[in-house]
Amino acid sequence: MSASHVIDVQNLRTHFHTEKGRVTAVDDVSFHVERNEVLGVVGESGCGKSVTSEAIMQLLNTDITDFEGEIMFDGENLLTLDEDRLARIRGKDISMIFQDTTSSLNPLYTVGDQIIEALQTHGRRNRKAAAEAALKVVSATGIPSPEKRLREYPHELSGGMRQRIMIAMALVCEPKLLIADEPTTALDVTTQAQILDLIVQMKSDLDMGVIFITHDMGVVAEICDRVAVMYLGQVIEDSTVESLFEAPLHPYTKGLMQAMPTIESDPQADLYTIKGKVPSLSDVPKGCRFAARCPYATDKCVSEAPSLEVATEGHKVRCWHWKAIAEGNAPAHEKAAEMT
Ligand SMILES: Nc1ncnc2c1ncn2[C@@H]1O[C@H](COP(=O)(O)OP(=O)(O)OP(=O)(O)O)[C@@H](O)[C@H]1O
Repeated sequence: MSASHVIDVQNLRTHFHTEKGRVTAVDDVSFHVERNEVLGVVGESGCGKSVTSEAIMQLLNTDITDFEGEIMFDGENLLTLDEDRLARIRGKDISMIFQDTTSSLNPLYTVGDQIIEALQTHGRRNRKAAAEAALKVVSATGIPSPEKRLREYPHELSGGMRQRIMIAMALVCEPKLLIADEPTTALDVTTQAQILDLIVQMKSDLDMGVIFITHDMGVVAEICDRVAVMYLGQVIEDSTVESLFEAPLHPYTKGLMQAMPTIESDPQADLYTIKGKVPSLSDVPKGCRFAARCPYATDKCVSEAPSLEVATEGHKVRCWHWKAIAEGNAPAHEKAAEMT
């Protein structure tokens, strides 16, 4: 693990034991996050974004889940730590924010009391010092009248303010890693832009790594440095944002990009959608997992699973035909025309 890596996930597999047998929701996922870097994790619903973050936080029920691989954080493999050690890391060294603030904010306590409690749980600060730190972090979120907000209850705040308070709570212990799971999905565009700016600002102020989970390529373009695109439990493309937006290599990523509305889009026109459905986890195809929906798929794609290979420096892709597609020599296919 390089010294600049905040976290290194290596060959992570997450298996759930269900009534229908064992399902592998995350299958051989590797990535790392550096300090002062936002890694976007994107993909359709069910591709394993949240299970990956829950595995990092060790929030999954271990009676029905088992893991393979390593999640190295601060020299320790999070998959092997006991609950006491994990409880000390969660909320202090690794924090998480969600779309829904209700799971993070208790309606019965004032905002100030909750932030002070988060600090006191993880440190030995006395109440006065904790109150000062709470005011400092809430002020840093740019919320108007921070002293007043600290005396208020969550229901007295707007959705955007609650989101800022949740971020303040997540950051008050100055974590090394923040996991943000679709934190802006429910917000209007102006508030969304402010919250994204706040996360980027805090990332550099705290020299923190951020894993930003989203299905929105627009958000990726705005705040991420690198991006891991997931499909059915696997990373299928991993790249810097510049390289990904300049030349996406995987047909699935190309489809996600085409599904993004742009300023030039005709508002009356239907947006592009990727045809077909994601296969079920209980019936994972033996070849490429995207083959059934891919406009370029050949027999090889159906029978043999590609691995994640380095295409160019800093850009990896899991596709047999990425090169031919990039050079315009992809297998001629009726469906391919739909993606050009
Ligand atoms: N406890 C569980 N038992 C069995 N399967 C599970 C369990 N938790 C999650 N899964 C499955 O794991 C897969 C990945 O789920 P996950 O929540 O990570 O997807 P996601 O990419 O975060 O989707 P979304 O964008 O909708 O949140 C899904 O197929 C889901 O049904």
